[in-house]
Amino acid sequence: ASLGRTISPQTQSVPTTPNNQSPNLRQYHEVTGDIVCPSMIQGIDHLRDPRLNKGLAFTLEERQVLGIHGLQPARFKSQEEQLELCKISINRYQEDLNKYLYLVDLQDRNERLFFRLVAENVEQMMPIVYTPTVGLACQKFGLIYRRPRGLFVTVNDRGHVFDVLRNWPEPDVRAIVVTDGERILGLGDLGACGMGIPVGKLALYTALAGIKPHQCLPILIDVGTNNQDLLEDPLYIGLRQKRVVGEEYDSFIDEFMEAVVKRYGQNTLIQFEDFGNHNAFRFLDKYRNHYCTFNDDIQGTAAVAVAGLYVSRRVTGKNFHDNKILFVGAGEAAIGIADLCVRAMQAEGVSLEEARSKIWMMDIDGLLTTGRKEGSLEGHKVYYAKEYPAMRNLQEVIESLKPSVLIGASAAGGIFTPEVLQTMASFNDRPVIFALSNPTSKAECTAEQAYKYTEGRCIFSSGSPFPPVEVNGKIYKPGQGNNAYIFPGVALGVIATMTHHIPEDMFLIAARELADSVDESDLEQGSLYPPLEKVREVSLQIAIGITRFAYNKGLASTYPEPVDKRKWLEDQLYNFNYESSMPVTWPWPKMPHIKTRELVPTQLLKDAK
Ligand SMILES: NC(=O)C1=CN([C@@H]2O[C@H](COP(=O)(O)OP(=O)(O)OC[C@H]3O[C@@H](n4cnc5c(N)ncnc54)[C@H](OP(=O)(O)O)[C@@H]3O)[C@@H](O)[C@H]2O)C=CC1
Ligand SMILES: CC(=O)C(=O)O
Ligand SMILES: [Mg+2]
Repeated sequence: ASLGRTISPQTQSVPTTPNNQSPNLRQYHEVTGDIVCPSMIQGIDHLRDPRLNKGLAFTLEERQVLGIHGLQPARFKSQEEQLELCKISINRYQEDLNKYLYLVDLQDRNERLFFRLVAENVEQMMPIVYTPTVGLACQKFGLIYRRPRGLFVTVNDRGHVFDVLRNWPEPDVRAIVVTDGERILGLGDLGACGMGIPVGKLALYTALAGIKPHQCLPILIDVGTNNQDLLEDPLYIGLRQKRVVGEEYDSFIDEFMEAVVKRYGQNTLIQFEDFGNHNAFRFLDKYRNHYCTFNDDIQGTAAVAVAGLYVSRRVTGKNFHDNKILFVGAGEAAIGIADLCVRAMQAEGVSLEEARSKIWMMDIDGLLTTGRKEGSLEGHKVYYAKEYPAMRNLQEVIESLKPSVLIGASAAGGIFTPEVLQTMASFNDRPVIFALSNPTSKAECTAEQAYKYTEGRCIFSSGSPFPPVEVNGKIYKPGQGNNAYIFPGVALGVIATMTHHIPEDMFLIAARELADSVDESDLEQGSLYPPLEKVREVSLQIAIGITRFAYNKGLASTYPEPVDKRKWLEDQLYNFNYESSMPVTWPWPKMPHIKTRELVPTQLLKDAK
């Protein structure tokens, strides 16, 4: 009976329902009442389970014991050979959406291979599983939807959200990324088609921070959509109704939060993603001290942008508070960044008022000024409104204010015109220009435009990736100012320490860790961020910083405090490499009620090799 109990937590949660077991194993289960070792899921079911499937990498012995000999061709492959094949396969597709579908299929077929492919080829794979292609996948979700990944909780489940969560087969979920699909990247309300975002974000939890896939749960809260095109689209897969709002919506989200805690515990991390602006800030304020939660668009984005600004100081020589920062956009991302910039300036010894005075903002109606009509400065916008003449035009604002830093988080694609960029370069030696909006079509400018119209002098980053650019014979490799540098590492630290709450300071710590990871060679190439190939190390470094903070502040609830925090975290990471599929004890202990399959004559097997 020790067989089942010696399995690792990693695989423990694989379904062991009688249907998944051969008759012999079912018998064994009935007799002993023990959990059946997942490697004992035999025959074709073993190949069909993406957690267990290794394709042609099963050894001869494994094929025999599992009863899959003959179900596959004779060839044996290493995981490395399989990775090469994956790369060849993906490169054969011309269209990004087809590459996305190939990766979805791979994840459904062979989980470890999928995650190793993404983890070891972040620069090539991240633009497919994440922005920009994930945006396209969400837009086409009704067309490409094949099999479920993640949980859809609809407003019709009111009163039964816990029961829906109980249908999720994994008992050990530690992290949820949830959206209601109202503001998917800069693409607006995509309703239930927004599911691609939690799925993509959680793929990065595993690929970039080694969080185990079975501990991750993507959730789409379907309260309808106000997107008329989707409501009329016969392919739409969500509730065909206008969004539920007000008290009904709020109490439904309350029920969801309570159900998560009831099902998975108080320290289940809940990452809010791509909610509409009017809900994002409210929920963050409402839940941040009562749940283990953060809003990635507000706080994760803030940390990545502030890290970029820390690094830019190494080029401009300016303190944080020596800058005049102009935001185009005054929403989740912009306000989140502004608030964290204020903290960073305060850390330099500047007062709150002075710090806020350095930050200027524009929304869709122009510059935020105190003279605006009542009610138009909702939320944190009011802190950044200035006594200044009203202005609507970006070019006019830049000429008047002469900012040293220009940050776009508006989803207004192309708003940084050549004239805007040239003007920034006319009074700054090294203008700092961030075009953070996603996906690529919504970027305020391209990397090529930024470098070209500032004669290569700008310090640039963008939310979605751009290829290297050549200006006057010099190659610039722009960094990607995306919260993907932040949320996986923060999540790893929070999950490992089982922290109950996530204080704002954790994002400042994450920003500093990220900034510290940038080398001079990155900067020389024009990048404010480390290359994506280093992002796994960065995530680990951020997690170490979060862990240290959690223990210092008494927030951690895993004891004893680990002395060597790096090793402690590393020991918990997902293993991308295949593990043995042989039973824990081999040869089998003498158990009369279990019959192993008859072994195929060795000669046949040798021939196969
Ligand atoms: N790089 C990254 O890691 C991240 C990037 N983003 C991107 O940032 C963008 C905005 O996201 P988010 O802040 O959450 O969205 P919000 O809807 O919260 O905010 C958008 C803001 O842009 C303003 N705006 C819209 N059009 C214009 C315009 N033409 N001129 C000036 N301001 C304008 C809006 O004005 P008003 O307030 O008047 O409506 C609003 O303040 C998206 O494209 C998103 O993908 C978001 C998170 C992370
Ligand atoms: C990156 C991200 O979170 C966004 O664009 O919404
Ligand atoms: Mg987002």
